[in-house]
Amino acid sequence: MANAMLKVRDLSMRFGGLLAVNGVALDVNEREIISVIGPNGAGKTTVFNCISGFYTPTGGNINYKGQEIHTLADYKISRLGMVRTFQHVRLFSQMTVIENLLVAQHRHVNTNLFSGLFKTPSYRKKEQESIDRAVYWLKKVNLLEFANREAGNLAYGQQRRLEIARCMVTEPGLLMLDEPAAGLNPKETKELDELIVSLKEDYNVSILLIEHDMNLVMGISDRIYVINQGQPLASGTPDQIKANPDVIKAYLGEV
Ligand SMILES: Nc1ncnc2c1ncn2[C@@H]1O[C@H](COP(=O)(O)OP(=O)(O)OP(=O)(O)O)[C@@H](O)[C@H]1O
Repeated sequence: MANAMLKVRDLSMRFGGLLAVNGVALDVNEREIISVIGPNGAGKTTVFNCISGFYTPTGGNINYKGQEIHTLADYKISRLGMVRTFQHVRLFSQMTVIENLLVAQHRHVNTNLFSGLFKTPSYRKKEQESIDRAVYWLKKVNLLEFANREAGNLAYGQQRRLEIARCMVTEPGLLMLDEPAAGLNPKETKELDELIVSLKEDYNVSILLIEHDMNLVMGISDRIYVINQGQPLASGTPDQIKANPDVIKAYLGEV
């Protein structure tokens, strides 16, 4: 699609002799939930790492909102409005829940040393806005009552929700979630499902998702890309993917 928000073309990533990603292409449009699925070791996380600037791809092209980003560092990409979570929770576990959300906004809130030292009115206003945003998102992910608890002491499912809140306080355009349902119980997975759909519908965020929970993927995705052994295997709506013989074969080969 010509005006896609994120356009990935002919992406490849080589680790020494291993071509982990080979010729992957994908588009994410405004307000879309896109999933990347594939058997274990297919290259999904590597694709994520390339898109989010964690790795510099060895080939191909990544364009976000009209800007080439495949050579940019991860922090520059997140400033453009593309933020991610990781397969394993990466919070500041010694900080409180709300501190995690305030720190996340720091690099996005435009203040300088002078205004910080002298706590100018504009600095105070921005600080207050950061707190308001943090409280808003804590409410939204049902963690307000834990605001002053150390993040590392939260239950696992709560930590995963805090990670999403930490992304959302930066007001992203595209949120990338790497296996957000891993380790969640069915109730937490359902809450996650509703949260992700709400992020799209109520906050106009596009979501790029890697997930093994097929119920979740099939239930919330607008479109799905399937990768197998680093290469694109299929793409389409959930119904098209469910009925695709190549996809069924790739998954059957896994079990
Ligand atoms: N930093 C790295 N150095 C060398 N090889 C790597 C590196 N990262 C990933 N790989 C290899 O690339 C291949 C793809 O791995 P990747 O983690 O992207 O797959 P995945 O689809 O995300 O798997 P899973 O579903 O199990 O998380 C694997 O063979 C993996 O061992």
